[in-house]
Amino acid sequence: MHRYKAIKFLGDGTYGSVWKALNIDDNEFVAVKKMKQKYYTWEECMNLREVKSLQKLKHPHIVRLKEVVRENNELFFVFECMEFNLYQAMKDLNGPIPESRIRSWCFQIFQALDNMHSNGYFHRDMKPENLLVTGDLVKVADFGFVREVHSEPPYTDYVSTRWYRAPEVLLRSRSYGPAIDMWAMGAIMAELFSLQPLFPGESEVDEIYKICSVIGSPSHHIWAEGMELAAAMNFRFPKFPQADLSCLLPTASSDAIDLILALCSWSPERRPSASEALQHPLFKRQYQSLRVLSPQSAPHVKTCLTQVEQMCTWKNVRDMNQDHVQDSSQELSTELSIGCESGMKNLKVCRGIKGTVGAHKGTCPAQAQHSMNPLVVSSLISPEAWRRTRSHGHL
Ligand SMILES: Nc1ncnc2c1ncn2[C@@H]1O[C@H](COP(=O)(O)OP(=O)(O)OP(=O)(O)O)[C@@H](O)[C@H]1O
Repeated sequence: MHRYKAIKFLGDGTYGSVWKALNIDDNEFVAVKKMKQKYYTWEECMNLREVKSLQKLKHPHIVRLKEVVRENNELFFVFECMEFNLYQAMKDLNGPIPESRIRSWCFQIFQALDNMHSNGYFHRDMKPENLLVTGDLVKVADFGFVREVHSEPPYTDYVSTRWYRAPEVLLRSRSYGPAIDMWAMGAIMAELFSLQPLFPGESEVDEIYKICSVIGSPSHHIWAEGMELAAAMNFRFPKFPQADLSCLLPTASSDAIDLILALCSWSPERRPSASEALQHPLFKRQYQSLRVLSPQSAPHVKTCLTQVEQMCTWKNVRDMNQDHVQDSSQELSTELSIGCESGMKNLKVCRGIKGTVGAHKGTCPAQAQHSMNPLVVSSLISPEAWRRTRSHGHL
């Protein structure tokens, strides 16, 4: 670790303390997390979930693990350094955060979650402190609680910070999944609008009380499994009607409120997945703004490629009306080619729609890399697509 010079203390967590440091070899700032526990073998370090998941999860909106160092039985994670976390961003504000900023942040976080969940991991500790910001960029951090989607339940460990803890975790479900990250995102989104936690429970029972007072008490009809979990604990839900979220979040648009309510559904089955959330009408403008990007400039090309990769994982691409696929096949395949050249991994879905992808793979002319077709971008994301996914999908 002699290459790193500690500059500033950034934060303390359950497993380690984080310092901003300067790499004196290349003059680059990094964030060094020194783990509290001692590690006596390298194998032990490589087996940590945080290491295993971060080695696999490489995404523009997931904080990058640059190096793992074990020195004198102490373990250090060297991460790219971000400026601050979303909790600090909210704390230092006087007025509300503009919806356009919240939309952009959430859009990026859902992309990270979509990548994480489709790679077989879920985070389990989504909270504003673990969402790091630099300029307009947001990245998900702290993979200390991460778990594999297909790992064997029962999950008996105590996860996530209470205010963002999903009802199934509060009610001791032993087989929860990625939907707990989506619940947390509903609570985080609401907090970004009101600058105060949506469910600030002072204990686990109070947490459920606070949830009931906002989204209304559950019933067998909306969450049979939850009623059984509660009965098994001899727990009775307090009786509350659903509150008017537009009064609690006066600066939020009806689209934002609609998505928050969907994310904060009692039943994990009713919550949209990350890829479904990305199709919500709230984000329509995110795709439209893509059209005006000038991909000639390197950072923007990178953004476009992320978007292309995203488009190819959309479930609703499969549901798209066949005529539309025909009409836009040229543009779609051009965009997919850009993805191919960037080493895109999620081509399976797209290959299913059109044979054109294979044909274009690697043969895309250089100038095509700069064409993001507005028609395809805007028509793929539409309120109709969202409604269709919701009605044919999980609901
Ligand atoms: N890459 C980074 N860049 C800048 N700040 C960071 C970075 N990683 C972590 N931090 C800061 O350090 C704090 C603690 O880090 P982190 O949450 O990873 O530690 P932890 O021990 O895993 O915490 P927890 O108790 O939440 O599990 C974070 O809240 C964040 O503000």
